[in-house]
Amino acid sequence: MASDPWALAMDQQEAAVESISNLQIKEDRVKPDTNGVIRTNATAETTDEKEKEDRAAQALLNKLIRSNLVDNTNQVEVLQRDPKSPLYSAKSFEELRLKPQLLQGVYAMGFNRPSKIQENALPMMLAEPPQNLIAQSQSGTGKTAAFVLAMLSRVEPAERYPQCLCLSPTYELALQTGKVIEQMGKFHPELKLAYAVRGNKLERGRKISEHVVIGTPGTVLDWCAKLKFIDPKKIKVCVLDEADVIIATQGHQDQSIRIQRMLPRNCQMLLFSATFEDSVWKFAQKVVPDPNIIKLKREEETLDTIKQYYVLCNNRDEKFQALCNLYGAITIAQAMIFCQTRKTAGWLAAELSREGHQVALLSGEMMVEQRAAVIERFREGKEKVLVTTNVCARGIDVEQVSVVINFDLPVDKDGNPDNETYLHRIGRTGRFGKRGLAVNMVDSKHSMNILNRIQEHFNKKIERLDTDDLDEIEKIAN
Ligand SMILES: Nc1ncnc2c1ncn2[C@@H]1O[C@H](COP(=O)(O)OP(=O)(O)OP(=O)(O)O)[C@@H](O)[C@H]1O
Repeated sequence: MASDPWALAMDQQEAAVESISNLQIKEDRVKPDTNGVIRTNATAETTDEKEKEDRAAQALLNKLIRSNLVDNTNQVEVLQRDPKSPLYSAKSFEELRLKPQLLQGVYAMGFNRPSKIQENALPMMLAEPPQNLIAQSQSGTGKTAAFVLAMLSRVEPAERYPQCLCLSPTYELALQTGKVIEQMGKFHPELKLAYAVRGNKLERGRKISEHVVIGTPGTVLDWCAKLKFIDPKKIKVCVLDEADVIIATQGHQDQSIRIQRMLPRNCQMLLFSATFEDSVWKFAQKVVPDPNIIKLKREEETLDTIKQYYVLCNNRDEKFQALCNLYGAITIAQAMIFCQTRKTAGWLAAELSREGHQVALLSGEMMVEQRAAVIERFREGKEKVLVTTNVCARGIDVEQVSVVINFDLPVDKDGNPDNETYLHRIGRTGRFGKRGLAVNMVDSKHSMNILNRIQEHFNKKIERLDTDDLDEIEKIAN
């Protein structure tokens, strides 16, 4: 049961094991593959903490599982450095007068028109003389594509030295951005990219000729200052990507500031972040002088379009039986099932597969890449049920899932209802708001109390469902 001390202890243990195993993995993986590419987490810096692990892992998972632009109906807020200059919003990529090879790259990626954030950010980033920018919008709204276009627009391919720098919080995230650079620069074959990540050892005294360098702050700083592979004075554009994740890693903030100090005064500084808490803002002001600022508020999730039910049970086995009855009565295309502990999740996944379901289990001991692979398979529909713990699934958007089952209700570490998590698991933003079904399993007075508090918090009724009554279950599917 979710509130049992042992269950909470399991969860805490899961969180701890997760961070420990991540640290071990990182140290083991500092070796190049057959192509000389280093498949390691470049943040093998030993100081990594749990929080950063979580944020970096979430950022990566979200990137990997997303196939489309995130729709957002909010208005973009723009604060211009010079409020008198006209605000220009680009409704098409043609208007931006991109190099033809880049425009070809954009269309080859299937982009028809700029996203909301790109509409305003691109004209500012491509303006002459270059302008600095701080931009914040939730993951998936097109920030990466925007700054990659800005960097590639400024590269002079004939000049064989680094002209653009991109700082990323981890090797894995750098690699993802690198892929976008390669895709977008596909019709510019002379354009070259280097990864400044720990373990990517170059001979001393060498100068690199690649036009764009993408890497983690520590290694980029070494390449600029100590090893002098890069001449920072020749950098024209410097991007700080996922700034909120960067500053969650000890040392990265100072390293980024030191890098910025080595760049020419007129180097264009671009900073992107999914969130904009005070610490990010303070950091942004230190590294981005005279900025334009663009913000796009996260689209709020709502419970308005979700049918919410609860099922009364006496124990775990009855909850499982209720779940089977549900599956027996209605067609569930894909469901996500949340458990409080890894132990319950493992047990449930095993029981469900015994019943013949195609089940995927997302578990805390998995490496981030393994978790990404599980989610990707689920997203592609290869498995129909995803069983997971809250620690594992925190921050992951799998919006297309129409049925969510809380096998255990979400509670915080003090055993109180975790309303935010409830909303995030079940709620939908406008675009996916058409249909949704949430079923909560209640197995004690305590969990009934949690459910009641969740109802009160959202002021939304959660109906009781009798899973022994087939007719009643069938009704909820309509
Ligand atoms: N103008 C566009 N039209 C269609 N799709 C786009 C456009 N811009 C970006 N995309 C796609 O939308 C998805 C999200 O874009 P992108 O990765 O640039 O967002 P992001 O804000 O950088 O997200 P994150 O913070 O997770 O990195 C990607 O699959 C990308 O290819």
